[in-house]
Amino acid sequence: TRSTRPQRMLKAVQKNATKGNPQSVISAIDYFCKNSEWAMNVGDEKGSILDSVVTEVNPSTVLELGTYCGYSTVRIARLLSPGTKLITLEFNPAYATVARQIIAYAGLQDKVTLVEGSSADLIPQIKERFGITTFDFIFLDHWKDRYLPDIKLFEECGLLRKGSVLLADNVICPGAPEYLEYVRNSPRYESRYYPAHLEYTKAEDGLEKSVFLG
Ligand SMILES: CCCNc1ncnc2c1ncn2[C@@H]1O[C@H](/C=C/CNC(=O)c2cc(-c3ccc(F)cc3)cc(O)c2O)[C@H](C)[C@H]1O
Ligand SMILES: [Mg+2]
Repeated sequence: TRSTRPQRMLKAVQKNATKGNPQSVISAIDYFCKNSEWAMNVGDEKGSILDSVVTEVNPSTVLELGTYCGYSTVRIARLLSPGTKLITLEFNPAYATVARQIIAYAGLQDKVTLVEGSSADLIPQIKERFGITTFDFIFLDHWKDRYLPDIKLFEECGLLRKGSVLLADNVICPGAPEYLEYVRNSPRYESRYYPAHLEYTKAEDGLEKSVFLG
């Protein structure tokens, strides 16, 4: 049967990137998406903003919602200090399988814990399953209508501390209006919008960075 787009993306990584070199994996995926097939990775422009926020926060505990093919997982994991691991949640097994291979090709498998399942089920289990008290940095890039329920779940589960940084992709395109309204109007968050463009296009999009104030 015909391959899937993520499988073709993995092939492009295996063909064009250098094993153990995260930057070459990132470049191979961006090249594939610009020249062969568009895919919903955060991309190079918004990816650079992601890089700068991760570098600024220098987190010890990291969570990503929506692994997809692992592009942003690789971007984040390559910047983490030695001994730091990130947890990434993906509920589609086919995507998880591709992501594991892309993360491994980049040589970052020891810095990543990919958990298959839904954030709705997994977020309440994180403390006991992974011995995490709170997250320093959370990247939201899963279904856009799930950003708001999941941030509320973080609050309910006590997974945020004063200074926790949440970075959300696609707040303009496809958009996460309820999430934006919440973080921009809640006294418990300090929010800032980073304008950019939808990956690999000229359409407007951007990232919203929200700091939990406790
Ligand atoms: C209910 C379970 C929730 N919990 C969950 N728990 C675990 N994993 C979850 C959960 N919900 C979803 N996932 C996984 O995350 C991934 C989903 C990613 C979703 N991303 C977009 O939809 C998007 C669209 C565009 C776009 C822009 C313009 C266009 F024209 C077309 C497309 C651009 C972008 O940058 C985008 O990130 C993956 C496919 C999916 O299996
Ligand atoms: Mg996205």
